[in-house]
Amino acid sequence: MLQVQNISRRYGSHLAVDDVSFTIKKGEIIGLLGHNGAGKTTIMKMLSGYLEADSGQILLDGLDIQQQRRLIQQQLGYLPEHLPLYPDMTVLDYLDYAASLKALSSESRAAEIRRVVAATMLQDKLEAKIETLSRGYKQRLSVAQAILGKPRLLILDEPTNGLDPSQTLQMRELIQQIAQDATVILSTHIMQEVQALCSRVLLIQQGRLVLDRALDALTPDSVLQLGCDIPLEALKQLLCDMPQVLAVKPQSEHCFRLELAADSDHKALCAQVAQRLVNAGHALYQLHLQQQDLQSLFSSHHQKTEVKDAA
Ligand SMILES: Nc1ncnc2c1ncn2[C@@H]1O[C@H](COP(=O)(O)OP(=O)(O)OP(=O)(O)O)[C@@H](O)[C@H]1O
Repeated sequence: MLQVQNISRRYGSHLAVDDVSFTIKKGEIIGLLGHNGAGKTTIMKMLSGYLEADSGQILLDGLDIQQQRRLIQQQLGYLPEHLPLYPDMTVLDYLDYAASLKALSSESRAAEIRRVVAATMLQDKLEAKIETLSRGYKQRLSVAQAILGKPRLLILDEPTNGLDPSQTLQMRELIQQIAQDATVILSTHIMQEVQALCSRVLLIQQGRLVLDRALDALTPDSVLQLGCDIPLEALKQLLCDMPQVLAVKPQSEHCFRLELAADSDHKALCAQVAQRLVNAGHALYQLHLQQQDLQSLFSSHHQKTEVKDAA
């Protein structure tokens, strides 16, 4: 289990991470999300022991990362956004070197390297120099070093960066397998990745944790696109006693956008709106229910926070 308690970090006068706390259990895959510059990398560097927190505490299975840094680093896998790979080394030499950093015993080392090579499908490139590898293969090698030694904590920054679609699917399966015995933190801008893998998301904004929520608890708001020959004010009047309709906005002539509350029965609401318009004698020529995806959900959360901050 990973326990993060009130960690903060400054770069000079800039507060990059501001009093962040969360707990992750074994077997969980957590999505660490946020816009560019939000503070995700700084958090991941602190979790991996490569950067000290100015304040707060990080515990992995009860061990304090500041006090047991070496020991914890041997039990964690970290895939940074840009892993410095030594161009002159072969794939095999590099993995052997990475295994030595993780203090794998000479007996277990060969078997463990074989395991990660098979898992990342690097068999054909073992003797190739790293400088000759394509971007996708370099990414596979970076992932291979991260999963060496079956880490208890795996921190992955954009793990499918540079991979082709079939490799992306294999990488997702691999992450799921690893998560059976480990805690996994995944930072990505790809929302399909979050939806496919994560059970929970942490959203970081300006260094602060603004959302910590199970994915299935995130019921997105919906939008109803409406085409009808009714003036805006008359439409608002017609729907004014429906509290589940949060806003009515004009899109273009005779085209409106109705924002529906997340906790309402959207299909029933859609039928009710149609019924009212027809009963009032209006011609209804478009009705389209749009479920917001995770991306727009986070954007709307971002906007709501900005509005709150400005108030
Ligand atoms: N070494 C550094 N020195 C000074 N400021 C830094 C340093 N590293 C990061 N920052 C600043 O700290 C803030 C958080 O940066 P961080 O890299 O953690 O964000 P991020 O969420 O990972 O962004 P991205 O998605 O773009 O990778 C940013 O404002 C960034 O400019």
